[in-house]
Amino acid sequence: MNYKKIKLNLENPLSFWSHFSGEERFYWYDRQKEQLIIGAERLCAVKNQTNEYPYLFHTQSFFEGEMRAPWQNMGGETLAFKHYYVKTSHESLYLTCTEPVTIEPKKVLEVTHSLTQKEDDFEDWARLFNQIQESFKAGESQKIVASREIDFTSSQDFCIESILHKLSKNNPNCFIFAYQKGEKTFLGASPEVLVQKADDEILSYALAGTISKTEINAAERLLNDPKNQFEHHIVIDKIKAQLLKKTSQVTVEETGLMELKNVYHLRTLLHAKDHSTSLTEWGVHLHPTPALGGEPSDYALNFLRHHEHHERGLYAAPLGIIDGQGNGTLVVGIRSALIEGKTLRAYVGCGIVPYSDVRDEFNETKVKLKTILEAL
Ligand SMILES: C=C(O[C@H]1C=CC=C(C(=O)O)[C@@H]1O)C(=O)O
Repeated sequence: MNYKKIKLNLENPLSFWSHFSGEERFYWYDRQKEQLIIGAERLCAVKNQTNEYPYLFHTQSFFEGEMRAPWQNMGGETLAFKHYYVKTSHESLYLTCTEPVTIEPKKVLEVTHSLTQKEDDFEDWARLFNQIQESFKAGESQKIVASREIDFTSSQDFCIESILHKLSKNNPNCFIFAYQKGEKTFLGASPEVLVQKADDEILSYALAGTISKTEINAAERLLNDPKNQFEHHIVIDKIKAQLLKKTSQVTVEETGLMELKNVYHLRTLLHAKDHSTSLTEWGVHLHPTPALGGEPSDYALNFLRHHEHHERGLYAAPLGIIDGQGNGTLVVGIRSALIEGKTLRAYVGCGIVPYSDVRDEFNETKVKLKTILEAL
């Protein structure tokens, strides 16, 4: 496919997003690589990896199979687009395989939404938490990642441009993403790389174990906390085992801290060498790590399907960008929300292990929820 390359400098890159209002589109900002990519107007869904398109935007649902409401027809595809805007530290380009359009510069929008939260869900959380503890007592699992869906309404339609702008500003260590199809937009600021591929270099994050930065000596306490270390090591061990199924060249770095706006996480980087597995195949192979599902994985998935009342959809599932060489990054869609008009459903979860406390874990989800709330 032939894409024209046109130099385009936009002071506010979201002008490109705004131009394609109502169209299927995605937004991807990788601060580490200083790379912003916006794609608009679906060209096609791509089944097999190909170097025909400059970028592909990929989403995979959390569970295999059809998604229930409110997620029907939302994602689970690898997509090529007609128009792309690509901005890095050295270039700013408009790529298109059809007639170029004129992008009108728009001002940065900062809207403060007036919000109502639907209801307090602590009772539901406690019920789920107790069911998880029963599964531990029965010896059926070691860890399950429970999640909440929290509904908000706004007095006016949610302004996606403003939310993306604030997400980028507030979360320098995260990947900012959005995918809009029809009336729905899924967006968020994820700190967690499921898999990154640069030729034969494969990278995955074990990210699990959390403390609020408001706690005294938070960083030190997290590093030395047995409960958090336990839930973190389950994730390292599983990712390592999955990497070793594909390649014998795997290295595990020392565990350190990842600092975000409101929390610290325990993070361990895992590296592998491989050139025979594509990025999307890695996504399927590694998902869900016990940072999002649980251990054993099949038990946790089955448990979550039956006991969590909401559909996870794209929450906590692989999503990201693949370039023309098959390289790219898949993160997991956490610290995220699904927006439709005046309705916003935010998703947050946390790993539950035998020593977890029901209230502490609920509070942890509240701190994680701030990523979305502070962008509204
Ligand atoms: C499942 C989520 O976070 C995961 C990622 C980092 C730390 C986590 C934890 O400490 O529980 C979770 O495993 C979420 O934010 O919804």
